[in-house]
Amino acid sequence: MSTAQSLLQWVGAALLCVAVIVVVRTATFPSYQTRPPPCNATDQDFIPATRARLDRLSQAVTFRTVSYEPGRGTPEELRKFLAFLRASFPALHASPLVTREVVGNFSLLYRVQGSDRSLKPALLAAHLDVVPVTEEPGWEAEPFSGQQKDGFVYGRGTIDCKHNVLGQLEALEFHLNRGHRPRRALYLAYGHDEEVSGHYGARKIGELLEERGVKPEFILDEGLTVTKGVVPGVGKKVAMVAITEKGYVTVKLSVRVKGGHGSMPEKESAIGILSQAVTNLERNLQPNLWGSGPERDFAEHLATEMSLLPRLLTANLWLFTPVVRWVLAQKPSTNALCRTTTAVTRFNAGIKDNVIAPEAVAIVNHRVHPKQTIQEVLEHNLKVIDDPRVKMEVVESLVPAPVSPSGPESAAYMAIQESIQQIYPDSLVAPSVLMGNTDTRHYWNLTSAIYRFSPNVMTPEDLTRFHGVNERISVQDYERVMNFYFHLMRNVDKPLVVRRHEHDGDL
Ligand SMILES: CCCCCCCC/C=C\CCCCCCCC(=O)N[C@@H](Cc1ccccc1)C(=O)O
Ligand SMILES: [Zn+2]
Ligand SMILES: [Zn+2]
Repeated sequence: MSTAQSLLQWVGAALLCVAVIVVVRTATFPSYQTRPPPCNATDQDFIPATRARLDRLSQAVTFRTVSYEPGRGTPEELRKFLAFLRASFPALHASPLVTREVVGNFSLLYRVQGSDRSLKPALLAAHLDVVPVTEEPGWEAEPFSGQQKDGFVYGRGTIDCKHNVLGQLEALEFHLNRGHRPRRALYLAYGHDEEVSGHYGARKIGELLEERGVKPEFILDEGLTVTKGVVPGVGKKVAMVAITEKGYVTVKLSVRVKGGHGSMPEKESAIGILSQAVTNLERNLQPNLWGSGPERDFAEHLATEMSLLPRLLTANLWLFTPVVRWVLAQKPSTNALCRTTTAVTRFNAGIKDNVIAPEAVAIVNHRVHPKQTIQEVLEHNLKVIDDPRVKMEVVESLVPAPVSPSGPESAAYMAIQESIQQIYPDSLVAPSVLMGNTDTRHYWNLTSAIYRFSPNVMTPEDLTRFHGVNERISVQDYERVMNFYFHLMRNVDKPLVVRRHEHDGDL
């Protein structure tokens, strides 16, 4: 046999081995999905989306509690919104078990006393402010009308995140009205400037709780949602519970040149030089790191629920990671899980048609992948810009959040998972990475168990409603939101026990 023939045989044998491993791993990959626990709720334990409850959500939307910049919000609207909340939930506000504090002028901190002091408190968070409405046309209902139409409530805040504020308060009001006396203390923390980093709201709440030595068992804030048709290869609904969030670094790029008359330009303008720098950043993305951080767990939790090809790829990441990286990088929502993203969010230069602009400035907002450092992001930028005329300064930065425990080893995570499955019995639940940031950045010192999840459904078509046009929630989803929080309050109102790690496949 010639050397070429024997080499061919070896290659063939190796390929066969690889194929066998791939098939075996695909067939035997463990299932991480647990069955929903039985829900012993009765009809009386259900919060229906009555006219009054829907109207309260609609009314909440009519308060234009917009945040524009840190320290520049809408104080009058916030004051009115706070008064509205107080008037709308009489049982809660009259209860001797509940204390209410206004923190940082407009943020709210409620504490519901628990009867069992051995149980660490739970903390549910959300925010009172909303992002502004842009000039973009196309709203099917006035954005601050809270209009109810075709089974939806429309307006700013309906999914970000007055639905969580109102849903939590409705659940607590319902609980207290039924004479419930909690065993575990519960905090509700509502910042008033989350949309501009939470420096005056959640930060103050975090400091206050730390000063008081409050150590919650877990914190649940807004975050990812139940998704439908968003995760490649998975037909069922997927509830994405974020166990960490990406960091961020915002950089200012600037170019200075000599100004002058528009009739006698130099070869290159500040605008041209900066445009080239920005183009270089967009053409040379930060490295695709998918699979090296906690986002890998997300895929592995869903592998057994995927259609054949995605399942084969996910069950064999030892071989197919580069393929998965390429596939996920094709869409903005999944690309966000792959790498530190680069968004050029501002570009300013020039003051007059016939004057050479002496300066051009761009702001670039990066969301940092959990496995990259801020220093590495900056080094990459300098390398691809490769032009000493472009100055780069860091405006603001935050390292990726610590990763919270998930799975059966974490009782708090499991209580959230169970509550989700009681409301969405047909859903899969998986730990995920949030691509944006929440007020929880101010709560890192309070507990290591921080989760970010909003209990409404998002389809691919809904993703642009978030901070965009036609923000809305369906009546059915709002009902689920209220009942999710109600179930969670019940599920955590007992000692939380860590369960033995078990996969479905092992049963
Ligand atoms: C596998 C596919 C994954 C796609 C999942 C999509 C599910 C969509 C669900 C929710 C949308 C993302 C929620 C992001 C919440 C972040 C809240 C937010 O916008 N925060 C601001 C805070 C901020 C940060 C820095 C400066 C000012 C404000 C933000 O992150 O920009
Ligand atoms: Zn939000
Ligand atoms: Zn937001």
